[in-house]
Amino acid sequence: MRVLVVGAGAVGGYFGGRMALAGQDVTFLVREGRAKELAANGLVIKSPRGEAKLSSVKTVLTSQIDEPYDLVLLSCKAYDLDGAMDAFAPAVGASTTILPLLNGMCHLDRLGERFGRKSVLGGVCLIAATLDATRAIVQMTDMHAIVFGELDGVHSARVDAIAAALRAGGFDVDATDAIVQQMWEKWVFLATLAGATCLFRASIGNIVSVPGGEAALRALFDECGAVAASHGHAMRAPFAERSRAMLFAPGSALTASMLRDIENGLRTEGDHVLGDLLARRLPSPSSSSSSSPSPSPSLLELAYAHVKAYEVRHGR
Ligand SMILES: NC(=O)C1=CN([C@@H]2O[C@H](COP(=O)(O)OP(=O)(O)OC[C@H]3O[C@@H](n4cnc5c(N)ncnc54)[C@H](OP(=O)(O)O)[C@@H]3O)[C@@H](O)[C@H]2O)C=CC1
Ligand SMILES: CC(C)(CO)C(=O)C(=O)O
Repeated sequence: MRVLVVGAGAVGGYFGGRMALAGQDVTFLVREGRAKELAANGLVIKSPRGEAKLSSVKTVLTSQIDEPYDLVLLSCKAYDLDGAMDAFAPAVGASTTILPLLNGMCHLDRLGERFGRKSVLGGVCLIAATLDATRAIVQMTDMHAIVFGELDGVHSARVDAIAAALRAGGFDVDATDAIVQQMWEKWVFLATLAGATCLFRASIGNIVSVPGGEAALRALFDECGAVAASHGHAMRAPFAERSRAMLFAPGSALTASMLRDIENGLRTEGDHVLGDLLARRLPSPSSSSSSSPSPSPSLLELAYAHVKAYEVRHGR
């Protein structure tokens, strides 16, 4: 299977790198800067599961794509989606499958509009990874999994073939018939984690240690969960239990990558992770009444406004 990994950042570099190390036919679609870095230093993965270096990685620039690939593994940030779609469009043929690993949900519609809904699978990745100062990929915990499947939940031959190619990489792979539900669940978890750790500028452990901290986390989790439930994707009990255990854990150093982006002065995925969830909130019956006083902003509204104000201040 010819695989084009779009972006050799934390997610694409990790999963694509593991597959390439295992001998899979993997090419990274990169921009000039990353192409030069990879040519000079190779692709380096620093991980609790062992360090790895690929001295020679296959890379391609968009102008060099000359035929379709079987699988496009999409791992750009949400704010780069339009540019990334333009860049990998020449790699999409009649039988190409696109598997996005972005957080959030609205990229599915945008990919479907551009390439046809049938070309697009749903996917989430479970990993905590980043790039360090040397542009090596650093995996911060030993969790490394991809969960994916057909958007209509049907079990297909292409899912089996892709699962086999992914599994060769040695990370956990779950081919599921409920990927849309799983994407919503991860979204609720992440929006809570990102909204709260950004608002408080603190880890989960810090937040639950202060008066009102845990109550705020619980209220935000409930608010995000209510949006998912109103779209028919109420969080299932086992995921809700695991999420609560992580979100309310005393002493936990967990933060969202969005907080790390803010602390590093970078652009965030606030629109995609917080804004889009807010936009999907159904209006409450009382909100149409002009006589009622304007209500206080909800925690999700506050979290989103806060991230947007940061972006305005930093010109992001
Ligand atoms: N990091 C994590 O632990 C997790 C991340 N995610 C999600 O995965 C997605 C990717 O995140 P992450 O890997 O951390 O992000 P990174 O910023 O580390 O990587 C994104 C990569 O995409 C590349 N890219 C963007 N546009 C293009 C383009 N037009 N052509 C080629 N390459 C392009 C960037 O290239 P360049 O170097 O040129 O800028 C960059 O290397 C996000 O949606 C994130 O929320 C999900 C779970 C965990
Ligand atoms: C869920 C989590 C924490 C995994 O790294 C994440 O995706 C993020 O912080 O962006």
